[in-house]
Amino acid sequence: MTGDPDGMLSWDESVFRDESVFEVDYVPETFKHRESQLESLKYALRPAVRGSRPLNTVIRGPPGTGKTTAVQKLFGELGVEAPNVRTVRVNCQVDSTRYAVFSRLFQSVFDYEPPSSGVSFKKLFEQVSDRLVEEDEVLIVALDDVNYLFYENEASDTMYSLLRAHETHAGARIGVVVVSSDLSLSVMDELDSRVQSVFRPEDIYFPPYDAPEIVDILRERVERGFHEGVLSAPELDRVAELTADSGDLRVGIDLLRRAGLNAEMRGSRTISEDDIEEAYERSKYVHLARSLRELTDSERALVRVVAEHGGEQAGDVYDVFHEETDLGYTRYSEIVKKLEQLGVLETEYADVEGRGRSRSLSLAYEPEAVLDRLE
Ligand SMILES: Nc1ncnc2c1ncn2[C@@H]1O[C@H](COP(=O)(O)OP(=O)(O)OP(=O)(O)O)[C@@H](O)[C@H]1O
Repeated sequence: MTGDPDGMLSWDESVFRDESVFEVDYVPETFKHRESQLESLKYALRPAVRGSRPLNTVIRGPPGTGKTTAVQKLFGELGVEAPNVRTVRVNCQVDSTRYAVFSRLFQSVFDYEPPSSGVSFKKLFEQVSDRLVEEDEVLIVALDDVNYLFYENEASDTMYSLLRAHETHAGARIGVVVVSSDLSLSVMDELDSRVQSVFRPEDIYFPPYDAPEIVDILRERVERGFHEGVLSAPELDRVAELTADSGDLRVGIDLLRRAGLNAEMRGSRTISEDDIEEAYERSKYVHLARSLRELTDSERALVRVVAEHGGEQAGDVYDVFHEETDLGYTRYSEIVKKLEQLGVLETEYADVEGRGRSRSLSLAYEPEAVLDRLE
C-alpha cells in the first residue's frame, strides 16, 4: 500500500488484498498438517478409481479440524482424474433424513431435483441405483456432520440402505464416508445391530491443531488476504493463541477478518491487539452461530424459552414451551436432547426438597449471545 505516512487509510484503500479468503466456504489452496489423514482417506477411496467399491470410512475430530476440507480436496481430485467415480458430499445439517439424503443423491445423478410429489423412498433408491449401473459409475457418499442424522434418528436406516445397495440392487457400487464432529457420539455404538454387522469402516482421526500449526496455517491466509505489513508476527501469535483455546480453526479465520474490519473502521492500515481482542468477543461464538443456523422453528422456540427461564426445572420449562408451541412432552424431550448434543443447552441434576431428583435446564452460553444469533 502507498499513501499516508502516519499509517492512516485513505478512502479508496483497504487492509484486505482479498477478503474472500476469510469466507466460510473458501477452500484453501494448501492444506498443511493433514498429510497422514489425506493419505489414509486416499487409500480408502482408491478402489473406486479401479471400478470397485471403496472402503467405508469414519472421519472423526472436533469442529474446525479440516475434515470437510479433506473430503472436498479429494473429491475435487477424483472429479478431475476419475470420470467413472461420482462423489457427493451431503450436509446432514441441511439434509437430515434418509429421504433427504437420497433426494440429494438423485439430484447429483440426474442433475435435477426429484419430483416433490410423493415419490416413495424405494423408487428414489431404485432410480439412483439403476442410473449408477447404467453409467457404470461408482458412487462415494460423504455424510458430513452425520450427527444430525443421529439427532433425527435416521442414521441407521440411511446407512443400512447405502451399505447394502450392492445386495439390493445388483451391480450398484456405493462407498460411504461418515464425517462426525461430535466426539461424545460413538458412531459405531449408536448404529443398530443390523448396520453394525455390515459396517467395518476405516477410522481416520483429525486432532485439533496446536498453536504452532495454527500460526503456520493462518500465516498463509494472512498473506493472501491482507496487504503486506497489516498483521505483525506478535499479533498473529495472539490470534493463534485464541484460536488454540477454542480448538476450532474457524474462530481464527473469522477473527482475522473481523480484526481487519476493526482496523479499517479506525482508518488504520495495521491491525492492533485491541482490534483482535474486540473481534474475539464475536468470533468466539462462530461455533454457536453455526449450531443455531439450521434449527427448526420449534427448536428455536425452545432455545428462546430456556433463555428466558434459564436454570428452572425441566418440567416448568416444558409448561412454557407447550403453551407457546402446543407440542407434547415426547417432542420436547427429543429437542432437549438434540440441543444438548449440539452444546447449546446444559442439563444439571440436583436433589430438590420434596421433589426428589430433578433436572434443570440452562443455556451453555450467555443468553444475550444466544438470542443475538438466533434471529
Ligand atoms: N490445514 C488447513 N489449512 C488451511 N485451512 C484449513 C486447514 N484445516 C482447516 N482449514 C480451514 O478451517 C475451516 C474449518 O475447516 P473444515 O470445515 O474442514 O473443518 P471440519 O473439521 O470439517 O469442521 P466441522 O466438524 O465443524 O464441520 C475451513 O475454513 C478450512 O478452510
